[in-house]
Amino acid sequence: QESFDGVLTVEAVAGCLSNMSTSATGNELVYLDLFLPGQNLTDVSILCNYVYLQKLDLSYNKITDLQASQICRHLNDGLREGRKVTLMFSFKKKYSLFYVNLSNNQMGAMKDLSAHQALTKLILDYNNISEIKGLEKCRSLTHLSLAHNKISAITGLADLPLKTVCLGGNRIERVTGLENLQALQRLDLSCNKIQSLHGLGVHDLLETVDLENNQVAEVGEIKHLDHLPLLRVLNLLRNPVQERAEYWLSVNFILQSLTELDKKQVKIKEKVAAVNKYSPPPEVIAAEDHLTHIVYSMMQSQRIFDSTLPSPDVPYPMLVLTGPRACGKRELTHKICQDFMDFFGYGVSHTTRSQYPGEEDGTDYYFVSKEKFEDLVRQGKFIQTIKYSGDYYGLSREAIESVAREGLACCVHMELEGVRSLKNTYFEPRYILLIPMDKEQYEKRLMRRGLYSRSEVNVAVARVDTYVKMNQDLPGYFDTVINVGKQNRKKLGILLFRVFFLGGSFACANSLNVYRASGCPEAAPSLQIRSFHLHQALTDEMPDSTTRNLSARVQAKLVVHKTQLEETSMQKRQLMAREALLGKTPVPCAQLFKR
Ligand SMILES: Nc1ncnc2c1ncn2[C@@H]1O[C@H](COP(=O)(O)OP(=O)(O)OP(=O)(O)O)[C@@H](O)[C@H]1O
Repeated sequence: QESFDGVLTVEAVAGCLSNMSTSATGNELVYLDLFLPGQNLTDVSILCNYVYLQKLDLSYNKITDLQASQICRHLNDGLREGRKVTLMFSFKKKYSLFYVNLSNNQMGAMKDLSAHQALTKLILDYNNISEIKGLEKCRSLTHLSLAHNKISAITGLADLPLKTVCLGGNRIERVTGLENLQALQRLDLSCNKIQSLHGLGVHDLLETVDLENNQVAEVGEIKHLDHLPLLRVLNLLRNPVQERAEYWLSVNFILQSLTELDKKQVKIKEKVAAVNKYSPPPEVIAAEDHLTHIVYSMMQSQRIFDSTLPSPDVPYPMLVLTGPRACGKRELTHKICQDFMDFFGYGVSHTTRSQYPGEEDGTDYYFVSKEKFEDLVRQGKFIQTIKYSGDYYGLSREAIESVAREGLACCVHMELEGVRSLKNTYFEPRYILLIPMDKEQYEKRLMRRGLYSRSEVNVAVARVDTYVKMNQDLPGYFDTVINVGKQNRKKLGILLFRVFFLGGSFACANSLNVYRASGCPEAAPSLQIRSFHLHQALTDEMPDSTTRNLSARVQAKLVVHKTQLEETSMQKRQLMAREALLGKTPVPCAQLFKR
């Protein structure tokens, strides 16, 4: 190749043409390619005559004016990576150039490209351009690359149909000027000075964002991207935010559909870990809670539980009243234990919340400090714990065992999270859901108590729906569902007693007689209760709920494994019970059970 003195000549072109083939019309044999990179070219206007050229490499020249490049009509986009190509073609007065690569030249300013309405791909990397302009009428432009120029603000893109924008290696500080690019899919803003991702959240089709080597420092900035439904690839390498603790997990939590972060594939395990860390599903919280208490309790010296066997075949009887706070379950629990004291004992939970006026330590709760509570957890004292409204609540093993020792069924009240955790244990209580379906009344009741802040009231009211949904989604999860309207309260205790002892597999043989003897009237038919065991089809405005406990029991059997200690405890007590039936004297360890 010879030196062209900046002006491209017919002879020079003739010497560099290659790839002979038929023309687009199929009538002639023509050259399709011309490669002239790095020739110090400044004037390439002669190329207007080469109407059949499809590939033209004019990168690494000294072209200063974008308009000097002409139009290539039948261009094949056959450019391989790393190969710099500039393509031109003249089609009378109306240009139909659709691919231009003028990278690595010396252009300082962009000119008006209105005439290039067919232009789809424009590559102007490594020039001296400081302002994006002249593209307004390029209504076909889908790919624009202006990497490594001197651009400090994104302008002049209006509402072009751009799918790919590369502005890496410029001086951009803020992500503005992209708002109207509705078709944007890939955005490269690497090697700029960007601190905030504000302005990126409006591109519904955005799939890839490269922000390597910028100044993003806060994890919170990632939230600007969390509404992008298609975002899959994000590069934040060499940003200060990478130094933040748990950066990887938190970004993966905020952007859960990412498949690649910082040029590394995101693993399924990492996604699960991120969700479990920042927003664990209730089942995970319950499983962790259960695991914690099992592990801590195993670290303590072991003893046989009174609750493991009142009789050889059936589980220890427990009644759990659940529902949103202040729905009346606590009063009802107390009432049941008072009215039927020969059958039920109150399982007193521990709490870290402060004592309300009128509450008694050891009767309503064991009121303890947070430190004491944590200490008890470490001592393996609890069956289950929850954090609710900033305070901890926990039902201790001893709370149940002390009732079991008296030969009574344990009656407790708790929030849904407590139920979830308890379901992981070997206990098989009856779960009664008390639900205030009249939210207005319920809200008034909460307000009347004067104990709760506005936000606590809102949380409590919102939880009514959580309970209703749970009951609908998992039929049988609660054994009985009761709408705690005002009119029901007085009789609920009686009714629950009936449900519990009539329907329970652990029912006393004479419980019905005991109940009748106590003079309790029949439950009013208006009481809104559903119980599989009672087979009562009473009217109820509750959403349909099945109270069949069967599937829940079968499921519970499948998932809950008794610990070795629980198994041993049960076996020993079974043995003792059988021996007692045969009239044998109890073995010494029977002294452990205070009857
Ligand atoms: N061990 C426990 N596990 C789970 N939840 C519990 C436990 N003990 C108590 N709770 C529940 O925590 C919630 C808050 O209890 P707290 O006594 O502070 O509230 P309250 O406003 O007096 O409501 P309530 O009248 O329902 O008891 C209640 O719904 C209560 O049933």
